Amino acid sequence: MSKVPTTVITGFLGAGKTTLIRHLLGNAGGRRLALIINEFGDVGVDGELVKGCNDAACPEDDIVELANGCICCTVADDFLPTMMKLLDRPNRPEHIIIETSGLALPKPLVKAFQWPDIRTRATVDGVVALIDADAVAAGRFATDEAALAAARAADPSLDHESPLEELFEEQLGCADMVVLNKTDLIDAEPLAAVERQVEAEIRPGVKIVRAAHGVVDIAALLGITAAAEDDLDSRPSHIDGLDADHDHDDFDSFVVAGGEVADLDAMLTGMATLIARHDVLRIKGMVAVTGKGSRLVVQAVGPRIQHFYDRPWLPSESRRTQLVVIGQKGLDRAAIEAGLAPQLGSVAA
Ligand SMILES: Nc1nc2c(ncn2[C@@H]2O[C@H](COP(=O)(O)OP(=O)(O)OP(=O)(O)O)[C@@H](O)[C@H]2O)c(=O)[nH]1
Repeated sequence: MSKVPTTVITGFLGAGKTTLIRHLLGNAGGRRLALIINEFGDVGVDGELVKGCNDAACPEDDIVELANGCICCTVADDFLPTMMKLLDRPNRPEHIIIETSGLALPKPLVKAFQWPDIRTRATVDGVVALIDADAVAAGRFATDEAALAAARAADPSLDHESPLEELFEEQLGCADMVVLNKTDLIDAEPLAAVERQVEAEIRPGVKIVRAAHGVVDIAALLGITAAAEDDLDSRPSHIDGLDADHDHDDFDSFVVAGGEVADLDAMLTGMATLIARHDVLRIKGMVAVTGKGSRLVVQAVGPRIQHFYDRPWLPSESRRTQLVVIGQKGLDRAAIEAGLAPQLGSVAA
């Protein structure tokens, strides 16, 4: 039996992974795909956004959500049983796509493909790293040397660079292809500088593709044939030699929940203030807006907030608001909850 090719899509919070996958589903060209979607936060938002996108290419049964933690930490408990189930199906998918959480390290996941039960039946066709060109240009992933020096003065045992820079290097170092996304948001010169920054982190020969809204040629994306699991030694990682032991203590996540929002503008304005004040990295979720029959999707990546109505609320669903908030360790949860609370009504009994 041939091995099922699997593509691992990695990239920091909000880089555009789900957007790219939606494009992929819309242009699957008759391929039958399965998706494994991993999220750091407790509430799965991405799965909701891709369900119903193209049921011929990927019916809902073939979309598996692994929320509440990074897939790299739960390989044995979550990922392997999920893969086995997909591979055991009488009608195996033709290609499996894995969207890792924005904080996940791709290498431990690729390593899982060396497990005997998986190795004979699936292969990593490629690791695709998405880069938010706008965020890189804004210096999101550069270490603030002054802040690092101050932190080291306070704690001499501190030996690593900023957690964001470390993830940037980790995800790029494992990539077989890089998608430089959000090119619509920056000019040619800073974009070229971002590309040079990316080139410094990737292995020789890895291709960089520029994109807006995840629009990438599907044939190139799903036909890399890298067999990455056979080539792990060439992929540098900060956790090499540490027996794959790592955690995500540098980041915090929580869910703010409530009922209907009567004044959407006030909520969005309040959210923008909170994001700036508390350096929130990511907010995403669904909002029930008073008087609207459809649910509102809210997506904030750093200071940029987008929102759109995606589909009507189903009769079986309760009209409520749930927002996942992610930031670096020490995020002031109480202040953020208190800041959003006045805009969120209580959940109907
Ligand atoms: N302007 C612009 N916005 C984009 C582009 N790609 C994605 N976005 C927006 O960026 C936000 C985050 O996109 P997602 O696809 O959810 O990002 P993600 O990497 O899946 O996010 P996480 O799963 O939370 O890590 C959404 O509001 C998208 O519409 C792009 O190329 N240009």
